[in-house]
Parts: sequence; C-alpha cells; structure tokens
Amino acid sequence: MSQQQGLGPRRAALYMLDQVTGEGKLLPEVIGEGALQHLSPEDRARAQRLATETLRGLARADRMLARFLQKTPPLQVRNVLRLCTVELAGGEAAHGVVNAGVEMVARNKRTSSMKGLVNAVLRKVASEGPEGWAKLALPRMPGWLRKPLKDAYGPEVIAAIEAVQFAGAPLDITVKGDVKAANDVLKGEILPTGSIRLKDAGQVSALPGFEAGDWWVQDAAAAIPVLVLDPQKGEKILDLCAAPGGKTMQLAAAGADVTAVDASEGRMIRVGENLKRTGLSAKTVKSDAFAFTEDGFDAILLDAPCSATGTIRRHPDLPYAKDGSEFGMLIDQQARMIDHALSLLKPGGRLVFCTCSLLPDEGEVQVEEALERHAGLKVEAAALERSGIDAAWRTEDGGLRLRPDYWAEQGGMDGFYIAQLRKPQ
Ligand SMILES: C[S@@+](CC[C@H](N)C(=O)[O-])C[C@H]1O[C@@H](n2cnc3c(N)ncnc32)[C@H](O)[C@@H]1O
Repeated sequence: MSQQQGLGPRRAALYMLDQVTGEGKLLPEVIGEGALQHLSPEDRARAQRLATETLRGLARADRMLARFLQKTPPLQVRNVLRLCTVELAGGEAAHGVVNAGVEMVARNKRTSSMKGLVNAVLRKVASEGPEGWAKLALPRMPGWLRKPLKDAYGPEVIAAIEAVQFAGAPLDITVKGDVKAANDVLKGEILPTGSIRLKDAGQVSALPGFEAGDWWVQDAAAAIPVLVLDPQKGEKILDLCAAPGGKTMQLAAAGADVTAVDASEGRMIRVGENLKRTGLSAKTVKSDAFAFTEDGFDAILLDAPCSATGTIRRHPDLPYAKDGSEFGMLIDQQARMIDHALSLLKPGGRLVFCTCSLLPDEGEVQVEEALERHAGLKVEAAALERSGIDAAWRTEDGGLRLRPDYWAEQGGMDGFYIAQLRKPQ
C-alpha cells in the first residue's frame, strides 16, 4: 500500500481516537456522525480496525512510548504515536508507518512543529520491533474502572479479564432454527449454551444465512438471559429495553407474543430491520420504559441500560470515552426500572433482570435491594438450571455472574449479571 493510500484510513482512525480520548465519545457515536463517510468500504473497515486495535493496545503503547518521551506531548500527537506504535507492533513496514505518522502531524498546523519528535520516537519504536512489544505487560484498564473491579473480583481475575479484553472477541451467532444445521454451513463451534462461535468471520453480511435471516449476531453471554427466562409459546412477554433486538428475536423465535419497547428512535428502527430480516414478529413500541404502562405480562425481560463494562473486549473505546461519572445515575435508573417492570407483571409472573456490567452495584446489589423493597419477591435459582449454563457461574443470591474470562481459551464472553425474580401471587 502506498503512503497516500494509507493516509485516508489512518487519518480517519486518528480522528476517531481524538474523539474518543479527547471528547469522551464512543466509536459508534463518532461513526454515526459520519467520520468514515468519505472512505471506500474497504478503507472504512481498515480505519475502524486501526482505531479499535489502537484502543485495545493503548495502555501498552503508552508504556512503550514512555521510554522514548521526556514529557507527554499534546493529545493529538500522542494519538499519532499510539496509532503508529500499534501498527509497528503488528509488523507493519516501519518506513511506511513512520512516514505516515510524520505526515499526519505535519498536516495539522497545531502539531506540525513536532514532526521531528514524532519521526525520532517512531524510529526508536520501530527498532524495538514486534518482539519489544510482545515483552511488555498486557494493557490494564484505566484506574477509574480497574479499582472497583479489583475490589470486587481480586487481582488475578482482573488480570485474566484484561488478557481476554486484549485478545478481542470472536463472532457469536444465535440461530433462529436448528443450530446444528446452521453450523454445518457456517462451520464454527457450537458452544454449550447453543450459540455458534466463528473465529475470523470477516464481513458478517457475506456469511451464509445472513440474507435469509437464519441467524443474528449476539454474544454468547447476551443470549443467556432468554435461556433463563425460558419463553413459552403464546406467553405474553415484554422486552422493556429491547434495541437492537437480539433478545426480542430470541423471544419471538420461541413463539412468544412479544412487545418490544425502547426509548431510542434510531435503535428501534434497527429492531424493525432485524425482525424483518429474520422474518420474526413482535409488537414494537418506541417509548420511555417509565411511560409504558400496559400491564398483565406473563414475563418481562429487563436488559437495563448500564455501564456496559462487561463488553470491553468488543468495545475497547469504552474505558477511554467514559470515566465512571454515570455510574450513580445508571444504578438509580436500574432500581426504578425494576420497580416499574414489576408493576407491569401479572401476579406470579417472572422478571429476568440483566445488565452487561461487571459492577456488582449494577447486578447482585440491585437484586438484593429489590428483594428488600418488595415483600414476597423471590429469586428463582432453579431458572439457572438450563442446558449449557455452568453451575460455577451461579452466585449465592441465586443469580448468574458471567465474566469475560469464562471460556477464555475459546475467546471469552461478555460480562453479565442475570437473575430471574418471581412476583408474588
Ligand atoms: C443494553 S441495551 C438493550 C439491548 C437489547 N436488549 C438487545 O438484546 O439487543 C439497553 C437499551 O435501553 C434503552 N434505554 C435506555 N434508557 C431507556 C429508557 N428510559 N426507556 C426505554 N429504553 C431505554 C437504550 O436505548 C438501549 O437500547
């Protein structure tokens, strides 16, 4: 690839890095705002891959760069250095990467005076080669997140989680019909809980069965809440925070009479598209959960908005875009959502509460406090006895704690907390 050809995706990746680390935006947000619009599909994929890989290795790149920098340069220069360091670590030709780094800094008036520094530092990084990179300790999560997680799980578990996060995630698929038949075509691995896992899947829409709507992409852990809820044909089930609809489709595929609610208009459009592609049906309602008051549901799935700290292996931007300041608001909202969901459930109905968070405050503690607020409410540990759900994942309170380092050898899973609550008669 010529240097000019490489600059488009690199500059787009750099812009995304600046937006994440400087403006606190998540990658999907930056992409949604048009960051990649000017690029060809191929370059778009390359820019996205570069930004994602840089974020995944960011703490390691900083460690490498610290050896060659006397003082910390401005963020835009630091991000050029980080991007190029990760490319060099990946074995990209040194000449092209160093020139591209210098060019990116030179093009910006505010940073052009630092091109000599960038040139010198990147040459030193290049001389370390991928071997020097491999010797560095694995990237750690930033302190605001590492500290509460270390307090909850201990240092060994956190190191194991960080190793899985650094390795990235395979592609998991939930199948609408017969899993074995689908896997005969997809040729992946059928996981104990029934998801199909593909390593190096490439472009999702090009995989067999996508067009026909035979399956959808869903992390194996994200498919477990519906296994726990165990939807029955004809049951009236509410999916209260539904978009983009992975769990709605599972519920509909089981033959339940599903109502899918979500507050986000854009994300609700995706639910509609997903249902259309898979030929599944559900009633879709764009509404704030608290404004939705239809009641009498047999079961409710509450996949509440949360810190998403369980999804970092697929979203390495999260630790750098966020700072933990939203935790309090989210925790309070989750508690109110549990209360509201219980009010919509018929007596004796079941509520599956889940979050893709690793913070006990968004999982175990929520259930403990809900039991204190609602007399007669029970946790149903028996609901966890589903095929493929490992008994070792169960918590003392009768819920499930899923961690990214479970199934580490096969690529891990998203972190989740899941519990089924039974409303008294
Ligand atoms: C964890 S995601 C849901 C993922 C979804 N269950 C799935 O499996 O595809 C949380 C969702 O909650 C929605 N949300 C956030 N606040 C909400 C509110 N007050 N009322 C309804 N939906 C809300 C967000 O738009 C987001 O789509």
